[in-house]
Amino acid sequence: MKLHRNLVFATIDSLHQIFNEQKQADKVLKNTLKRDKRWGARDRSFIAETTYDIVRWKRLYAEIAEVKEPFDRSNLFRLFTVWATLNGITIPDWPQFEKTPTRRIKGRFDELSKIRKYRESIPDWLDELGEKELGKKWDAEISALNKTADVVLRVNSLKPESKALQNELFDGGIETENIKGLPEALKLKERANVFTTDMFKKGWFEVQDASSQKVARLLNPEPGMRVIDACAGAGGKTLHIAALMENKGQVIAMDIFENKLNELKRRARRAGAHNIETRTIDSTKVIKKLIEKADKVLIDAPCTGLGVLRRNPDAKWKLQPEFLERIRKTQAELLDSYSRMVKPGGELVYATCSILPSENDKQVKAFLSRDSGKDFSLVKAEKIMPSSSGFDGFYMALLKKKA
Ligand SMILES: C[S@@+](CC[C@H](N)C(=O)[O-])C[C@H]1O[C@@H](n2cnc3c(N)ncnc32)[C@H](O)[C@@H]1O
Repeated sequence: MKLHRNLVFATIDSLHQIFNEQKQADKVLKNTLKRDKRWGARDRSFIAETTYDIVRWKRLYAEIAEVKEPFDRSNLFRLFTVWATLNGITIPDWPQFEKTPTRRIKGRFDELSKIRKYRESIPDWLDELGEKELGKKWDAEISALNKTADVVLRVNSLKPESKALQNELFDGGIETENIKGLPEALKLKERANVFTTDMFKKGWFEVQDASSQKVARLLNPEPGMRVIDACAGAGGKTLHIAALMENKGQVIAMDIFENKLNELKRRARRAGAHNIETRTIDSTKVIKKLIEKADKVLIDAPCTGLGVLRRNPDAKWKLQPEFLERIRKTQAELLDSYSRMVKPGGELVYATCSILPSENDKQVKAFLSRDSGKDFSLVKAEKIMPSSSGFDGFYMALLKKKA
Protein backbone atom coordinates (compact mmCIF):
# COMPACT_ATOMS: atom_id res chain seq x y z
CA MET A 1 0.00 0.00 0.00
CA LYS A 2 1.29 3.45 -0.94
CA LEU A 3 0.66 6.20 1.59
CA HIS A 4 -0.88 9.44 0.28
CA ARG A 5 0.23 12.62 1.93
CA ASN A 6 -3.17 14.31 2.28
CA LEU A 7 -4.82 11.18 3.69
CA VAL A 8 -2.04 10.70 6.26
CA PHE A 9 -2.23 14.38 7.24
CA ALA A 10 -6.01 14.14 7.62
CA THR A 11 -5.51 11.13 9.91
CA ILE A 12 -2.90 12.99 12.00
CA ASP A 13 -5.21 16.02 12.31
CA SER A 14 -8.09 13.79 13.44
CA LEU A 15 -5.89 12.10 16.05
CA HIS A 16 -4.77 15.49 17.35
CA GLN A 17 -8.40 16.50 17.97
CA ILE A 18 -9.34 13.17 19.58
CA PHE A 19 -6.28 12.83 21.82
CA ASN A 20 -5.39 16.42 22.62
CA GLU A 21 -8.71 18.22 22.42
CA GLN A 22 -10.75 15.34 23.93
CA LYS A 23 -13.23 15.41 21.05
CA GLN A 24 -15.41 12.39 20.23
CA ALA A 25 -13.88 10.20 17.49
CA ASP A 26 -17.07 9.78 15.44
CA LYS A 27 -17.74 13.53 15.40
CA VAL A 28 -14.14 14.37 14.49
CA LEU A 29 -14.18 11.90 11.60
CA LYS A 30 -17.51 13.16 10.30
CA ASN A 31 -15.96 16.62 9.97
CA THR A 32 -12.61 15.45 8.62
CA LEU A 33 -14.28 13.41 5.88
CA LYS A 34 -16.12 16.50 4.65
CA ARG A 35 -12.80 18.26 4.04
CA ASP A 36 -12.14 17.11 0.47
CA LYS A 37 -14.88 16.27 -2.00
CA ARG A 38 -12.41 14.48 -4.28
CA TRP A 39 -11.82 11.70 -1.76
CA GLY A 40 -13.38 8.44 -2.88
CA ALA A 41 -14.75 5.59 -0.74
CA ARG A 42 -11.28 4.01 -0.34
CA ASP A 43 -9.68 7.28 0.75
CA ARG A 44 -12.43 7.86 3.30
CA SER A 45 -12.19 4.38 4.68
CA PHE A 46 -8.37 4.70 4.96
CA ILE A 47 -8.74 7.84 7.12
CA ALA A 48 -11.57 6.44 9.26
CA GLU A 49 -10.13 2.96 9.78
CA THR A 50 -6.56 4.15 10.42
CA THR A 51 -7.75 6.77 12.90
CA TYR A 52 -9.91 4.23 14.75
CA ASP A 53 -7.04 1.71 14.77
CA ILE A 54 -4.61 4.19 16.30
CA VAL A 55 -7.23 5.27 18.86
CA ARG A 56 -7.87 1.61 19.73
CA TRP A 57 -4.18 0.81 20.16
CA LYS A 58 -3.09 4.14 21.66
CA ARG A 59 -1.45 2.79 24.79
CA LEU A 60 0.40 -0.02 23.05
CA TYR A 61 1.59 2.23 20.20
CA ALA A 62 2.64 5.00 22.59
CA GLU A 63 4.71 2.51 24.63
CA ILE A 64 6.32 1.14 21.46
CA ALA A 65 7.01 4.62 20.09
CA GLU A 66 8.18 5.83 23.52
CA VAL A 67 6.01 8.95 23.45
CA LYS A 68 3.85 10.43 26.17
CA GLU A 69 0.70 12.53 26.19
CA PRO A 70 -0.01 15.28 25.27
CA PHE A 71 1.19 14.19 21.83
CA ASP A 72 2.76 16.87 19.68
CA ARG A 73 2.71 16.51 15.90
CA SER A 74 5.95 14.57 15.71
CA ASN A 75 4.64 12.18 18.42
CA LEU A 76 1.50 11.60 16.35
CA PHE A 77 3.65 10.74 13.34
CA ARG A 78 5.54 8.27 15.51
CA LEU A 79 2.27 6.59 16.51
CA PHE A 80 1.34 6.49 12.84
CA THR A 81 4.69 4.87 12.02
CA VAL A 82 4.04 2.13 14.56
CA TRP A 83 0.65 1.49 12.97
CA ALA A 84 2.15 1.40 9.45
CA THR A 85 5.08 -0.83 10.42
CA LEU A 86 2.93 -3.36 12.26
CA ASN A 87 0.61 -3.45 9.24
CA GLY A 88 3.51 -4.10 6.84
CA ILE A 89 3.30 -0.71 5.12
CA THR A 90 6.53 0.88 3.85
CA ILE A 91 7.29 4.23 5.46
CA PRO A 92 7.85 6.94 2.82
CA ASP A 93 10.89 9.23 3.01
CA TRP A 94 8.94 12.33 4.06
CA PRO A 95 10.64 14.66 6.57
CA GLN A 96 7.88 13.86 9.14
CA PHE A 97 9.11 10.27 9.38
CA GLU A 98 12.84 11.06 9.57
CA LYS A 99 13.45 10.41 13.24
CA THR A 100 11.54 7.16 13.50
CA PRO A 101 13.31 4.07 14.83
CA THR A 102 11.33 1.60 12.65
CA ARG A 103 13.68 -1.32 13.34
CA ARG A 104 12.91 -1.36 17.05
CA ILE A 105 9.14 -1.38 16.55
CA LYS A 106 8.62 -5.10 16.00
CA GLY A 107 10.92 -6.02 18.88
CA ARG A 108 9.10 -3.71 21.29
CA PHE A 109 5.77 -5.08 20.07
CA ASP A 110 6.79 -8.67 20.85
CA GLU A 111 8.12 -7.70 24.26
CA LEU A 112 5.07 -5.60 25.29
CA SER A 113 2.58 -8.15 23.95
CA LYS A 114 3.45 -10.39 26.90
CA ILE A 115 1.67 -7.99 29.27
CA ARG A 116 -2.14 -7.82 28.91
CA LYS A 117 -2.63 -4.12 29.65
CA TYR A 118 -0.18 -3.25 26.84
CA ARG A 119 -1.19 -6.05 24.47
CA GLU A 120 -4.85 -5.11 24.74
CA SER A 121 -4.03 -1.43 25.07
CA ILE A 122 -6.11 -0.49 28.10
CA PRO A 123 -5.60 1.71 31.16
CA ASP A 124 -4.37 -0.05 34.34
CA TRP A 125 -7.62 0.59 36.23
CA LEU A 126 -9.73 -0.95 33.46
CA ASP A 127 -7.54 -4.04 33.30
CA GLU A 128 -7.83 -4.48 37.08
CA LEU A 129 -11.60 -3.93 36.98
CA GLY A 130 -12.13 -6.42 34.14
CA GLU A 131 -10.15 -9.08 35.97
CA LYS A 132 -11.92 -8.38 39.26
CA GLU A 133 -15.38 -8.65 37.67
CA LEU A 134 -14.84 -11.37 35.06
CA GLY A 135 -11.84 -13.33 36.36
CA LYS A 136 -10.23 -15.53 33.71
CA LYS A 137 -12.94 -14.64 31.14
CA TRP A 138 -11.59 -11.09 30.92
CA ASP A 139 -8.70 -12.17 28.63
CA ALA A 140 -11.00 -13.42 25.87
CA GLU A 141 -13.51 -10.58 26.24
CA ILE A 142 -11.06 -7.71 26.07
CA SER A 143 -9.37 -9.34 23.12
CA ALA A 144 -12.73 -9.68 21.30
CA LEU A 145 -13.58 -6.07 22.18
CA ASN A 146 -10.43 -4.93 20.34
CA LYS A 147 -11.61 -6.40 17.03
CA THR A 148 -13.52 -4.31 14.51
CA ALA A 149 -17.28 -4.70 14.60
CA ASP A 150 -19.54 -6.04 11.86
CA VAL A 151 -22.17 -3.78 10.34
CA VAL A 152 -25.63 -5.20 11.03
CA LEU A 153 -28.88 -3.79 9.64
CA ARG A 154 -32.39 -4.16 11.01
CA VAL A 155 -34.90 -4.37 8.19
CA ASN A 156 -37.86 -2.11 8.92
CA SER A 157 -40.99 -4.26 8.77
CA LEU A 158 -43.16 -1.10 8.74
CA LYS A 159 -42.09 -0.58 5.11
CA PRO A 160 -43.45 -3.45 3.04
CA GLU A 161 -41.06 -2.55 0.18
CA SER A 162 -38.14 -3.38 2.51
CA LYS A 163 -38.65 -7.08 1.71
CA ALA A 164 -36.61 -6.34 -1.40
CA LEU A 165 -33.74 -4.86 0.65
CA GLN A 166 -31.30 -7.77 0.45
CA ASN A 167 -31.64 -8.00 -3.35
CA GLU A 168 -31.46 -4.26 -3.87
CA LEU A 169 -28.34 -3.98 -1.71
CA PHE A 170 -26.81 -6.84 -3.71
CA ASP A 171 -27.53 -5.00 -6.96
CA GLY A 172 -25.78 -1.98 -5.46
CA GLY A 173 -22.68 -4.10 -4.70
CA ILE A 174 -23.41 -4.67 -0.99
CA GLU A 175 -23.61 -8.35 -0.04
CA THR A 176 -25.40 -9.36 3.16
CA GLU A 177 -26.23 -12.51 5.08
CA ASN A 178 -28.97 -13.47 7.53
CA ILE A 179 -28.37 -14.04 11.25
CA LYS A 180 -29.91 -17.14 12.79
CA GLY A 181 -32.70 -16.37 15.24
CA LEU A 182 -32.98 -12.71 14.24
CA PRO A 183 -35.50 -12.43 11.41
CA GLU A 184 -34.97 -8.71 10.76
CA ALA A 185 -31.15 -8.74 10.83
CA LEU A 186 -28.84 -8.54 7.81
CA LYS A 187 -25.08 -8.63 8.32
CA LEU A 188 -22.86 -6.94 5.74
CA LYS A 189 -20.22 -9.31 4.38
CA GLU A 190 -17.90 -6.34 3.97
CA ARG A 191 -17.93 -2.91 5.57
CA ALA A 192 -19.76 -0.31 3.42
CA ASN A 193 -21.31 3.10 3.92
CA VAL A 194 -25.00 2.23 3.85
CA PHE A 195 -26.16 5.66 5.03
CA THR A 196 -25.80 7.14 1.56
CA THR A 197 -28.11 4.59 -0.07
CA ASP A 198 -31.63 5.53 -1.21
CA MET A 199 -32.95 2.57 0.76
CA PHE A 200 -31.68 4.13 3.98
CA LYS A 201 -33.19 7.50 3.10
CA LYS A 202 -36.52 5.77 2.46
CA GLY A 203 -36.44 4.18 5.93
CA TRP A 204 -36.12 0.56 4.82
CA PHE A 205 -33.55 -0.20 7.50
CA GLU A 206 -31.61 1.05 10.50
CA VAL A 207 -28.07 0.13 11.47
CA GLN A 208 -28.40 -1.82 14.74
CA ASP A 209 -26.17 -4.56 16.12
CA ALA A 210 -27.58 -8.06 16.54
CA SER A 211 -27.35 -7.89 20.35
CA SER A 212 -29.30 -4.68 20.44
CA GLN A 213 -31.99 -6.22 18.20
CA LYS A 214 -32.52 -8.92 20.82
CA VAL A 215 -33.68 -6.42 23.44
CA ALA A 216 -37.03 -5.46 21.85
CA ARG A 217 -37.56 -9.15 21.00
CA LEU A 218 -37.17 -10.05 24.69
CA LEU A 219 -39.60 -7.27 25.64
CA ASN A 220 -41.99 -8.79 23.08
CA PRO A 221 -44.40 -5.87 22.71
CA GLU A 222 -47.74 -6.64 21.06
CA PRO A 223 -49.89 -4.46 18.79
CA GLY A 224 -52.31 -2.38 20.87
CA MET A 225 -50.23 -2.33 24.06
CA ARG A 226 -48.88 0.72 25.88
CA VAL A 227 -45.11 0.38 26.04
CA ILE A 228 -42.66 2.77 27.70
CA ASP A 229 -39.06 3.03 26.52
CA ALA A 230 -37.74 4.93 29.54
CA CYS A 231 -34.16 5.63 28.34
CA ALA A 232 -34.92 5.92 24.66
CA GLY A 233 -32.04 8.16 23.54
CA ALA A 234 -32.19 8.61 19.78
CA GLY A 235 -34.52 5.63 19.60
CA GLY A 236 -32.63 2.60 18.25
CA LYS A 237 -34.83 0.25 20.26
CA THR A 238 -37.95 2.47 20.23
CA LEU A 239 -38.15 2.12 16.44
CA HIS A 240 -37.83 -1.64 16.71
CA ILE A 241 -40.58 -1.74 19.37
CA ALA A 242 -42.89 0.37 17.15
CA ALA A 243 -42.26 -2.00 14.23
CA LEU A 244 -43.01 -5.10 16.33
CA MET A 245 -46.27 -3.39 17.39
CA GLU A 246 -47.14 -2.85 13.70
CA ASN A 247 -47.82 0.83 14.48
CA LYS A 248 -50.74 -0.15 16.72
CA GLY A 249 -50.98 0.92 20.37
CA GLN A 250 -48.68 3.47 21.96
CA VAL A 251 -44.95 3.73 22.54
CA ILE A 252 -43.88 6.42 25.00
CA ALA A 253 -40.21 7.25 24.45
CA MET A 254 -38.54 9.09 27.30
CA ASP A 255 -35.10 10.50 28.05
CA ILE A 256 -33.59 13.30 30.10
CA PHE A 257 -32.16 14.85 26.92
CA GLU A 258 -34.62 16.57 24.64
CA ASN A 259 -32.16 16.77 21.74
CA LYS A 260 -31.90 12.97 21.63
CA LEU A 261 -35.70 12.70 21.52
CA ASN A 262 -35.76 15.24 18.67
CA GLU A 263 -33.41 12.99 16.72
CA LEU A 264 -35.69 10.05 17.59
CA LYS A 265 -38.67 11.92 16.08
CA ARG A 266 -36.72 12.52 12.87
CA ARG A 267 -35.83 8.84 12.63
CA ALA A 268 -39.42 7.81 13.39
CA ARG A 269 -40.67 9.93 10.48
CA ARG A 270 -38.19 8.28 8.13
CA ALA A 271 -39.18 4.83 9.42
CA GLY A 272 -42.92 5.50 9.07
CA ALA A 273 -43.47 4.80 12.81
CA HIS A 274 -46.58 6.73 13.83
CA ASN A 275 -47.35 5.35 17.28
CA ILE A 276 -44.44 6.97 19.15
CA GLU A 277 -44.88 9.87 21.57
CA THR A 278 -41.84 11.46 23.23
CA ARG A 279 -41.64 12.86 26.78
CA THR A 280 -38.61 14.60 28.23
CA ILE A 281 -37.99 13.63 31.85
CA ASP A 282 -37.54 17.12 33.32
CA SER A 283 -39.13 16.41 36.70
CA THR A 284 -40.29 13.45 38.79
CA LYS A 285 -43.88 14.34 37.80
CA VAL A 286 -43.34 12.89 34.32
CA ILE A 287 -42.81 9.44 35.85
CA LYS A 288 -45.47 9.81 38.56
CA LYS A 289 -48.16 10.43 35.92
CA LEU A 290 -47.40 7.04 34.40
CA ILE A 291 -47.37 4.88 37.54
CA GLU A 292 -48.88 1.45 36.77
CA LYS A 293 -49.87 2.64 33.28
CA ALA A 294 -47.68 0.48 31.03
CA ASP A 295 -48.03 -3.10 29.84
CA LYS A 296 -44.28 -3.19 29.24
CA VAL A 297 -41.39 -0.97 30.28
CA LEU A 298 -37.88 -1.02 28.85
CA ILE A 299 -35.01 0.41 30.89
CA ASP A 300 -32.11 0.50 28.44
CA ALA A 301 -29.95 1.95 31.18
CA PRO A 302 -27.04 4.36 30.81
CA CYS A 303 -23.89 2.31 31.41
CA THR A 304 -20.12 2.15 30.89
CA GLY A 305 -20.63 0.90 27.34
CA LEU A 306 -17.85 -1.66 27.86
CA GLY A 307 -19.73 -4.12 25.64
CA VAL A 308 -19.47 -1.82 22.64
CA LEU A 309 -15.77 -0.89 22.78
CA ARG A 310 -15.38 -2.30 19.27
CA ARG A 311 -17.50 0.59 17.99
CA ASN A 312 -16.27 3.26 20.42
CA PRO A 313 -12.61 2.46 21.13
CA ASP A 314 -12.06 5.99 22.44
CA ALA A 315 -14.28 5.10 25.42
CA LYS A 316 -11.22 3.23 26.79
CA TRP A 317 -9.53 6.59 27.30
CA LYS A 318 -12.57 8.67 28.19
CA LEU A 319 -14.11 6.35 30.82
CA GLN A 320 -13.09 7.06 34.43
CA PRO A 321 -13.46 4.78 37.48
CA GLU A 322 -15.60 7.45 39.22
CA PHE A 323 -18.08 7.25 36.33
CA LEU A 324 -18.64 3.56 36.96
CA GLU A 325 -19.48 4.26 40.60
CA ARG A 326 -21.91 7.02 39.64
CA ILE A 327 -23.59 5.06 36.87
CA ARG A 328 -24.19 2.02 39.09
CA LYS A 329 -26.02 4.29 41.51
CA THR A 330 -28.11 5.74 38.66
CA GLN A 331 -28.94 2.25 37.36
CA ALA A 332 -30.27 1.21 40.79
CA GLU A 333 -32.30 4.43 41.05
CA LEU A 334 -33.80 3.94 37.59
CA LEU A 335 -34.81 0.37 38.45
CA ASP A 336 -36.47 1.57 41.66
CA SER A 337 -38.26 4.50 40.08
CA TYR A 338 -39.15 3.43 36.51
CA SER A 339 -40.33 -0.06 37.48
CA ARG A 340 -43.29 1.70 39.13
CA MET A 341 -44.67 2.45 35.64
CA VAL A 342 -45.33 -1.28 35.02
CA LYS A 343 -48.99 -2.34 35.45
CA PRO A 344 -49.74 -5.27 37.76
CA GLY A 345 -49.18 -8.34 35.60
CA GLY A 346 -46.97 -6.32 33.21
CA GLU A 347 -43.31 -6.82 32.27
CA LEU A 348 -40.04 -4.97 32.59
CA VAL A 349 -36.82 -5.41 30.62
CA TYR A 350 -33.58 -4.06 32.11
CA ALA A 351 -30.75 -3.90 29.57
CA THR A 352 -27.20 -2.53 29.28
CA CYS A 353 -24.44 -2.64 26.70
CA SER A 354 -21.96 -3.59 29.41
CA ILE A 355 -20.30 -6.92 30.22
CA LEU A 356 -19.71 -6.13 33.91
CA PRO A 357 -21.80 -8.18 36.38
CA SER A 358 -21.94 -5.13 38.71
CA GLU A 359 -23.99 -3.28 36.07
CA ASN A 360 -26.02 -6.33 35.09
CA ASP A 361 -27.10 -9.40 37.04
CA LYS A 362 -25.95 -7.87 40.33
CA GLN A 363 -28.15 -4.83 39.72
CA VAL A 364 -31.17 -7.03 38.99
CA LYS A 365 -30.51 -9.25 42.00
CA ALA A 366 -30.18 -6.23 44.30
CA PHE A 367 -33.40 -4.71 42.87
CA LEU A 368 -35.34 -7.92 43.50
CA SER A 369 -34.20 -7.90 47.12
CA ARG A 370 -35.25 -4.28 47.72
CA ASP A 371 -38.76 -3.17 48.65
CA SER A 372 -39.18 -1.55 45.18
CA GLY A 373 -38.64 -4.94 43.53
CA LYS A 374 -40.72 -7.09 45.85
CA ASP A 375 -43.58 -7.52 43.32
CA PHE A 376 -41.22 -8.58 40.51
CA SER A 377 -39.72 -11.93 39.63
CA LEU A 378 -37.02 -12.80 37.12
CA VAL A 379 -38.39 -14.63 34.05
CA LYS A 380 -35.13 -14.92 32.14
CA ALA A 381 -31.87 -13.13 31.48
CA GLU A 382 -29.33 -13.24 28.68
CA LYS A 383 -25.66 -12.26 28.76
CA ILE A 384 -24.19 -11.75 25.32
CA MET A 385 -20.42 -11.93 25.43
CA PRO A 386 -18.44 -10.61 22.43
CA SER A 387 -15.91 -13.47 22.49
CA SER A 388 -18.47 -16.22 21.95
CA SER A 389 -21.16 -14.36 19.98
CA GLY A 390 -19.10 -12.06 17.76
CA PHE A 391 -21.73 -9.40 18.59
CA ASP A 392 -21.66 -6.46 20.97
CA GLY A 393 -21.56 -7.28 24.69
CA PHE A 394 -25.05 -6.89 26.14
CA TYR A 395 -27.12 -7.91 29.12
CA MET A 396 -30.91 -8.11 29.23
CA ALA A 397 -33.28 -9.38 31.91
CA LEU A 398 -37.04 -9.88 31.67
CA LEU A 399 -38.94 -9.34 34.93
CA LYS A 400 -42.64 -9.91 35.57
CA LYS A 401 -44.76 -7.92 37.99
CA LYS A 402 -47.31 -9.73 40.16
CA ALA A 403 -50.88 -9.39 38.86
C1 LIG B 1 -27.94 3.14 26.49
S1 LIG B 1 -28.50 4.71 26.13
C2 LIG B 1 -29.99 4.43 25.27
C3 LIG B 1 -29.87 3.93 23.87
C4 LIG B 1 -31.22 3.82 23.18
N1 LIG B 1 -32.18 3.10 23.97
C5 LIG B 1 -31.10 3.15 21.83
O1 LIG B 1 -31.44 1.98 21.67
O2 LIG B 1 -30.66 3.83 20.90
C6 LIG B 1 -29.08 5.29 27.66
C7 LIG B 1 -29.90 6.55 27.59
O3 LIG B 1 -30.33 6.86 28.91
C8 LIG B 1 -30.43 8.26 29.00
N2 LIG B 1 -30.50 8.62 30.43
C9 LIG B 1 -29.49 8.93 31.28
N3 LIG B 1 -30.00 9.15 32.52
C10 LIG B 1 -31.33 8.98 32.43
C11 LIG B 1 -32.40 9.08 33.35
N4 LIG B 1 -32.19 9.43 34.63
N5 LIG B 1 -33.65 8.83 32.92
C12 LIG B 1 -33.87 8.49 31.63
N6 LIG B 1 -32.91 8.39 30.71
C13 LIG B 1 -31.66 8.63 31.11
C14 LIG B 1 -29.25 8.78 28.23
O4 LIG B 1 -29.46 10.10 27.80
C15 LIG B 1 -29.19 7.78 27.07
O5 LIG B 1 -29.85 8.27 25.95
